[in-house]
Amino acid sequence: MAIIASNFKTNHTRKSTALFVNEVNNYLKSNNIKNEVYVFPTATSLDLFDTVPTFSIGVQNAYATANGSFTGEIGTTQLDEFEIKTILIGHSERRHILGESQNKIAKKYEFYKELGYKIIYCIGEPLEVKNQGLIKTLEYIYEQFDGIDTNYENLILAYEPVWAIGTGVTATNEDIENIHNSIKEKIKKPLLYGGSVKVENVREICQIPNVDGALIGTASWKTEDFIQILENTKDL
Ligand SMILES: O=C[C@H](O)COP(=O)(O)O
Repeated sequence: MAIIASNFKTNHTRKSTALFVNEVNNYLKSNNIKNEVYVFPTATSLDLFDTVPTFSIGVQNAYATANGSFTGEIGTTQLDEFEIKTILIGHSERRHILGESQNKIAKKYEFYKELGYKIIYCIGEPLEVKNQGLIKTLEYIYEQFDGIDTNYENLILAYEPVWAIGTGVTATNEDIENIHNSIKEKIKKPLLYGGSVKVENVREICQIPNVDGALIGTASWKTEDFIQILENTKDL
């Protein structure tokens, strides 16, 4: 069974998110799809969504707090309102564009772990590291586990090479297999691949050994494409 996750990033409105959720829900229910499905809308589009949940809605980010004076952030008081119990942590855009340090990421991880959240924890190397070869790449990736309890029961990992994210350049099957094999040897947790996964290649990628599913940005934002992705992976 493939794990398929859609990260909306800074896309969709409240209204279009509700339509997306509704259509995906209808598709999953009427086709009896067993995939484990996650959708990460923007924080402004969170809702209880008046549908029987056949999949999980999570947040792309939240602060390690229940509430308080943290301008621009949300905490568990806001997440509880929408019964959110799933969070993405360590995404490369938060690391590299928004400047989240490993230390801050580890603190956030610990906070949400203590609360029992399902955590999709992202790791991945930039191009200059990839160009230094597999050993250096793995060293870089393992540093992203500093302060992270990889034995946590509600942990899903996502390997997302930074150079493949939003670029249209998917990692080769060989690259994916090498990295996934190495990570899996050390950490026995579900491991997704992310980085320019498309409708056309999602099935092939999910069939690579030690790939348990995909974390998808761009190719998942149109409802019909996301449904096609689910359709293409439903029997894996
Ligand atoms: O969270 C998703 C990843 O960053 C992949 O994004 P992408 O599918 O647009 O390359």
